[in-house]
Amino acid sequence: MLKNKTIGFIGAGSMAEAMISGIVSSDLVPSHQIIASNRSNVKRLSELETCYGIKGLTKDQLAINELDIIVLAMKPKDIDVALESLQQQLQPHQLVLSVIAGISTTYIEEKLRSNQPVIRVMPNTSSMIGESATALSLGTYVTEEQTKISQKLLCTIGKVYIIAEEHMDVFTGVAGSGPAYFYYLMEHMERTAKEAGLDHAVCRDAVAQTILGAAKMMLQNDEEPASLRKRVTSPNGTTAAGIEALRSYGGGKAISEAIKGAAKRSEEISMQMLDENNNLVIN
Ligand SMILES: NC(=O)C1=CN([C@@H]2O[C@H](COP(=O)(O)OP(=O)(O)OC[C@H]3O[C@@H](n4cnc5c(N)ncnc54)[C@H](OP(=O)(O)O)[C@@H]3O)[C@@H](O)[C@H]2O)C=CC1
Ligand SMILES: O=C(O)[C@@H]1CCC=N1
Repeated sequence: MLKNKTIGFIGAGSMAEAMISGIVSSDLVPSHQIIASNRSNVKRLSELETCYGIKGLTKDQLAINELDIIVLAMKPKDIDVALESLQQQLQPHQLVLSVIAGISTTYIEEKLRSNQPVIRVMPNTSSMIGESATALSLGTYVTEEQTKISQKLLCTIGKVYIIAEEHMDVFTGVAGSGPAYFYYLMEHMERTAKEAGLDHAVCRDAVAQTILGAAKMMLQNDEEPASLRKRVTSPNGTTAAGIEALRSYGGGKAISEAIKGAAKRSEEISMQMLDENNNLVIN
């Protein structure tokens, strides 16, 4: 299904690299059929070529007509320039996947103006090791076959969920941005243990292993997180003291506000994108 497909990333930054790493490791798409492109950073392209065995091309060298799947992986502010150039080159059968936060399928469809199949994708950087939680929202012109191809491709970077596009902002807040919250938590866990004298290598490993174990407990059981938490919490024990501190410092509220803040930003990106003349206004 994917063996003969050529996949072109327009944008060769962190997210493109994380996806390329996951896809290449899966062996589902031969690496020479993956192309990463950017505007001008040839050093970056040659790093990606060396590391993943893919092809790196600047946007002016990229032949859009040779691609089956086009992945839009630039910042929201750069999308209009990219779409303007794509609009003149795309063929109706070419599938466009956009990983750009806050940009709707409708926005992209309207800019392309040719019933182009477009899928909005929200992966996260754990794609690098095949552990992303990735959501897809299907645009108006996507066929069943194209949905299957996209699912298959994105399964190489982790788990895939098809969701209604109205839920994409909150999904972005939970899972697209989510790894950063856990890194922030881990930074604090590691620092606190180190300050108390625990060996750095032990801290680093134990913090990551503790989060991994908790995540696996949730994935491998139907048990609710609140119930799993209660099983750790002995009456008047150490965990009760820890949770009480988290509560008194507003830990739960902080987490929920982080998700809401990220989701709101995703919404703002979509709303600020256009002025009354349909021009880009975000910077
Ligand atoms: N980072 C993350 O965790 C996640 C990011 N995303 C989304 O992925 C997108 C990319 O993010 P990220 O990888 O972090 O960003 P980066 O800034 O790391 O990369 C952006 C890339 O886009 C390229 N670019 C910009 N305009 C064009 C153009 N017209 N044609 C070709 N290439 C172009 C840049 O090239 P050059 O260097 O030459 O300017 C650069 O390679 C964003 O929209 C973000 O919302 C989604 C999920 C998670
Ligand atoms: O911070 C961002 O805007 C991107 C989208 C989701 C994760 N990173």
